[in-house]
Amino acid sequence: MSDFEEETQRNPVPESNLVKTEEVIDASEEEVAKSQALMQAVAEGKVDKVEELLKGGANHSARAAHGRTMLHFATMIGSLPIVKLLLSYGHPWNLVDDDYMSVGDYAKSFNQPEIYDFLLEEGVRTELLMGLMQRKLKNELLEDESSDEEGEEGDNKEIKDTSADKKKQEDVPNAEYLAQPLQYTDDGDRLLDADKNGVMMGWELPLMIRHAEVICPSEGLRVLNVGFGLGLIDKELQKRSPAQHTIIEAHPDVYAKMLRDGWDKKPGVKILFGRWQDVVDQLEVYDGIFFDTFGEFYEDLRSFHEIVPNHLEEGGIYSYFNGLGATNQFFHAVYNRISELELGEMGFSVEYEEMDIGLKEEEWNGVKRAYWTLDKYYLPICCLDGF
Ligand SMILES: C[S@@+](CC[C@H](N)C(=O)[O-])C[C@H]1O[C@@H](n2cnc3c(N)ncnc32)[C@H](O)[C@@H]1O
Repeated sequence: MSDFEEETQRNPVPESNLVKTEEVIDASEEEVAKSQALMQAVAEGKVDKVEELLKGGANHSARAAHGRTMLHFATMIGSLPIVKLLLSYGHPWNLVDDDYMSVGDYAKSFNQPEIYDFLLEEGVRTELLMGLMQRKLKNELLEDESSDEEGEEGDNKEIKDTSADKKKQEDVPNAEYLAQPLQYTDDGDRLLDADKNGVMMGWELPLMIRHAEVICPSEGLRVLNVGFGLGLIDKELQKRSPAQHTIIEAHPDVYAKMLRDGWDKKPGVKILFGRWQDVVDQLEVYDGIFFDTFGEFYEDLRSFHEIVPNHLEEGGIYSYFNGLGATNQFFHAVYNRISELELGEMGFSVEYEEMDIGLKEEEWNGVKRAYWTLDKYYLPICCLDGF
């Protein structure tokens, strides 16, 4: 896992993203010379020379000043043929320079729209493929495990149960977060974890107000919210007098706070304490659903998307906190497209409503690391096709 996507981000993107580590080239002098010649040819835009050197096995993983990769250079000089060549020889699409700028960011700032679009499609294609392969592998492992278990039926039940519990624990992406004490600041404006990472911050109120309006446009509806945090969206939902208001929350400290504040006695409220993954069988059908957890990955969000159609009323609206890759504009764009495509395959039509954020740096004072650095928020509005 790279430095960036520890669980400190609200919605970390998968491991393959935000790679910043310098490649260590254990190379001979000749190989280094070839690699330098390649860097030179890329920077000068000499397509034929680049192709010849790549064919000859020149290493494309060297970096120049500011941690720029060859793909950054190809993008800066605006050579789509070289961009394509580097990618076809296995250059990763998602490396960042020392300022965390991706090649997509370079394409934007050097005004190369054609390259930007190409890189975006490449990122989407690669990540979709990787997701597919990871899921296939996971399913194969699960199948192997269950056939092993069938073979051992009855043997050492106690040992088997303990290892199954351990396995379940390992599968929980935010297990460490769920086991640590949390802290609400005195002004009630922040929820921090034990390392002072922001779990939920008051500056998100305008976003939560809009999410509440979107999933609960009128009074008397049935709504589901996954992840209580500061309760910002739940307070907004309550103002809209829902007939039924179910809240799922997994952290014991957050649950305790909910009880202290009397959320279990509010009109229409039903609290399901536990991870959403473990309470799915208690879910009903809702007119509006919102999802916003912490320390889970895109794959977890995707798994939630798979169950939404079973619990969304015809004509109902689903939305989620859209913090995918939210510390880099380009990765965010790639993940917005991926979500849109995958939700589309699951039968949803998706629209992103653009909102200005205008976040000041001071908002992050006292917080270990900002989980949001972008100017715009793209609020997803998802409806089941045909309604
Ligand atoms: C970012 S906060 C939600 C903020 C909320 N939208 C608000 O308006 O204040 C995320 C919440 O999700 C909870 N959470 C994390 N993983 C969860 C899971 N798997 N199931 C349910 N809740 C989870 C966290 O404990 C935390 O309270």
